[in-house]
This record gives sequence, C-alpha cells and structure tokens, in this order.
Amino acid sequence: MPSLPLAPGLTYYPDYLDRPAQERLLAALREITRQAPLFTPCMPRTGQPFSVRMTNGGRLGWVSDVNGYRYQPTHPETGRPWPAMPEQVLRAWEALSDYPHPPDACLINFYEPAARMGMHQDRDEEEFDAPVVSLSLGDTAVFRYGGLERRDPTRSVRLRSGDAIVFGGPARLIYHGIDRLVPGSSDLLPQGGRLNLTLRKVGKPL
Ligand SMILES: O=C(O)CCC(=O)C(=O)O
Ligand SMILES: [Fe+2]
Repeated sequence: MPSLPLAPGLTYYPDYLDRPAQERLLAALREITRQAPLFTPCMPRTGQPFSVRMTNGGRLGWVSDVNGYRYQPTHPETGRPWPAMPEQVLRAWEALSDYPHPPDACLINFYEPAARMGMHQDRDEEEFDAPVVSLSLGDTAVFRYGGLERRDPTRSVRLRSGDAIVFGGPARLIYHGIDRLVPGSSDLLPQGGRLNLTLRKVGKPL
C-alpha cells in the first residue's frame, strides 16, 4: 500500500479507499447518522458551538459540551448507545494501526463547506500507545500539523476523498487541525462538504 512518511509517526496513505469503497463507507455512515444523528458540540466553559457536527460509532463516543471534552457510551441527545462501527473502518484499523486491539471509538465529523477545526491535540484517551487512524470522504481538506508544542512550526497536506492518515508513536500527540475545505473538489457527497472518521483506542487494554 503506497504511503508517505510526513514526520516520524505521521504517515499519509493517499487513495487508501477506492471509489467503490468510499461509496460503501458513505452508505454505512448514512445508516449510523439515522440511528445517532449528527449533533453540534460546543466548547467547554464558553459554550461556543463548533462549526463541525459530529456523531460516533463504537463502544464509546467523543463529545464536547460546557462541562468539557470526554468519551461516553451514549449519544448526548438521544441517550442511546452509539451504533457499531462499520466493518470497513475496523479493517482499516487492522491494516494501518500496527496495534493489537480494536478501537473503542470512531468519531465521525461532518464539515459543511465553511467549517474548520482549530489546532488541537487528541489527548482525551488514556492509551497513547495506539495511534489515531483517520479516513476522509468528500471534499478535500487542508490538514495542518505541527509538533508537540502549540508554537512549533506547522506544515499542511491536502486530504482528499479516500485518503488515510495515521498519527502514532512520536506523532501521537502532535497539534493538528483543518484550515479549510476546497469547495467543489469531490462529487462523493451530493451537497458537498466532508466527512472525517478518526478511530481511537480510548482505554488501556485489559
Ligand atoms: O477532520 C480531520 O481530518 C481531523 C479531525 C480531528 O482532528 C479530530 O476529530 O480530532
Ligand atoms: Fe484531532
């Protein structure tokens, strides 16, 4: 599988999913959002809404509200357990994570054309030996990544529909974010926009 090392621990897999695989994954995500609708998270304390909407699959899901960031077993609005993760994302984890246990959470972010995500670290998990595996569908996104300190220099890479990126090892806690989408860059989603899935091992393995 062709891959490009972007930094130690940060590996980019362009075209990881071909178009038929992207369409199958999109159908599985539509089913998940029927059972667990996209919700609008907000910033702890300020309550400022995110520009992305999200939902999750798996045993645990990531949520953010005025009380903080956390993983929880149920949807914040319906109170129901998260749907199972699509089989395809479990296979991607097995192929790309180099980690012997399955992920606990699949965070699904939906970006409207104008949405973005500020620079942050993914550090609400307990298990940093597992990488974060990310899959992108729909419009191209400008993904910015830096180092372990917020002030470290940054670079960017364009994540296109079907691309995967994995950050683990020395890159597990790098700062990263989405500057913007590239409008009209994919016809996978009829209305445009982008879906990003991040697979995470949340707890330490037993
Ligand atoms: O959308 C992306 O590619 C990144 C998403 C992300 O960093 C996150 O959900 O923590
Ligand atoms: Fe992140």
